[in-house]
Amino acid sequence: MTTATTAAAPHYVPAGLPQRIQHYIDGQFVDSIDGATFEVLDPVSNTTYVTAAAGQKADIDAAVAAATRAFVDGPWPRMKPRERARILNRIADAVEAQDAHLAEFETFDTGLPITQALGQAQRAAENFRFFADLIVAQSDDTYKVPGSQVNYVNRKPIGVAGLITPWNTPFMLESWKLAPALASGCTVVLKPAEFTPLSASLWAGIFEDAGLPQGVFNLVNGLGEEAGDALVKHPDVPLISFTGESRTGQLIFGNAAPMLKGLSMELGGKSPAVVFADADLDAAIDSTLFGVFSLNGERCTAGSRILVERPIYDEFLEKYSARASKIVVGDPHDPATEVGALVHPEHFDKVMSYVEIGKTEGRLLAGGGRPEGLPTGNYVAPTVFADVEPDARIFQEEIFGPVVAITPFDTDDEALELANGVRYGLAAYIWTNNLERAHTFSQRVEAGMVWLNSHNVRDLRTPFGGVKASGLGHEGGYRSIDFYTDQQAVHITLGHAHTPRFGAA
Ligand SMILES: NC(=O)c1ccc[n+]([C@@H]2O[C@H](COP(=O)([O-])OP(=O)(O)OC[C@H]3O[C@@H](n4cnc5c(N)ncnc54)[C@H](O)[C@@H]3O)[C@@H](O)[C@H]2O)c1
Ligand SMILES: O=C/C=C/C=C(\O)C(=O)O
Repeated sequence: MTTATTAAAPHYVPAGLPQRIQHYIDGQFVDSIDGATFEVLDPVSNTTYVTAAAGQKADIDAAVAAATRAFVDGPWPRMKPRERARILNRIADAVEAQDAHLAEFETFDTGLPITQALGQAQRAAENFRFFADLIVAQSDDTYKVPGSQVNYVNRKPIGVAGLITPWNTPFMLESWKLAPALASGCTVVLKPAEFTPLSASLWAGIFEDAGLPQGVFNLVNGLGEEAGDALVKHPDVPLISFTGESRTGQLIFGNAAPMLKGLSMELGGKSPAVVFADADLDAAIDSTLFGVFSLNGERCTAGSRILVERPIYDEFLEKYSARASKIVVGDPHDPATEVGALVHPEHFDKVMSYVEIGKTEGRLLAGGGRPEGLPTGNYVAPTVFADVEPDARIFQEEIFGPVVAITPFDTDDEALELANGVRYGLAAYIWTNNLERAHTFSQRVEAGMVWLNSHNVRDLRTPFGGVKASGLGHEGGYRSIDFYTDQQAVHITLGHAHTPRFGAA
């Protein structure tokens, strides 16, 4: 195998790792009430580096009780937006000030390359700053019927928000829920992913220092089927924001249904990148490589299927696979690394099983296994399969690793049929210099988000979310605030009400 790798370095362990990871409930770090724990591995040595408290129903009950008290009695929901914004900006400052430390912890826990983890930490700060600005600028609807009525919207935080997050870029995705929930005046219980609890353990200190009142933020670690399940089923948690697999989303949807909870679901993807023959080929290659191999391919919006128009298919394959073979795989802490270690041996096994399936379904052009020369760790060489048929499992199923399926097409209609021919609908990337084609295709493609001649960059005011099995509802900008608040309509009649006078005859 010809994959480029970094020199095998001694296993790097960051300074200041906690002795154990606890919950944070009502302003205190605590263990599980029954003492339950689980072991956390680092993805390079695959050995246990810390023991974490495994939250059970009783721990969730305690966290929800604290969050409820902070909501009912506390100042947080009643503060002026500008006062809340001041605290959110202090949180952003603190995240920025320790971005290198955060990235180091995140890289150690997730296996993400350090340069990319640093970008994600900075984006977490940005999320807090963005929602601080948004609530200060927020204006709500007012309707005037001249001489008769004024109606206005009274926006109210809903209550205790349950936030359940995945392991792929944990700190950033936690911030993507924490920032708008807190900005809205909700109090929260966060249940981070069990593979990666390390960076979440830093939130409590950041929030305390920024002056967030006690009980507003609560953290319960633990397994999805235990802590996550108890949070979803808790009667005093009226809304759940979930990011994770579509299958888990379905389960949570069912469990939350009897209580008619508010749900926001950011789920899986199998997003197409469609490259037309008239595209800027070099730019398309840069973007489609980044699209599936950044964040180790563990990215919800990964462009994991590339559809290429026939006249440029061979040239695309040649250039793409040559570049993919040169991607540097190795020690996540090495700044030269482009693809690090996958999060966990279970996930590594899953991705490797798809690599083996791919060998029977497509033509292997790059990668195809674990690169040589790296002692331990969940490394997978960037893997490229060509000539993949639309009924192949590697075309249809989310792999969530550095594996891409490439398929040729002849017409716009065929490209559209291929793009839409999966159960997911998160993102689509379109490469063409034909304006009409770009917009027509965007209208018809089944995706919550479309990028035209661009990789995955966006303004935080835009809606973020998927269609079909990729999600329910949208977060991002004021849509996040809408999710965490009720919009109560207040109707005022000016002058005499002139109510029909029942019983007056
Ligand atoms: N659309 C998006 O914005 C987005 C972003 C990132 C990741 N993802 C998706 O997340 C997935 C990878 O993350 P993952 O493997 O951590 O997902 P997952 O569904 O296994 O777990 C996500 C979270 O849900 C919890 N959980 C599991 N079972 C639960 C249950 N029964 N009740 C309540 N909580 C439960 C887990 O403990 C974890 O905290 C991929 O499918 C990826 O596409 C989507
Ligand atoms: O797994 C990836 C989730 C990514 C989220 C964003 O890229 C975003 O909020 O811009």
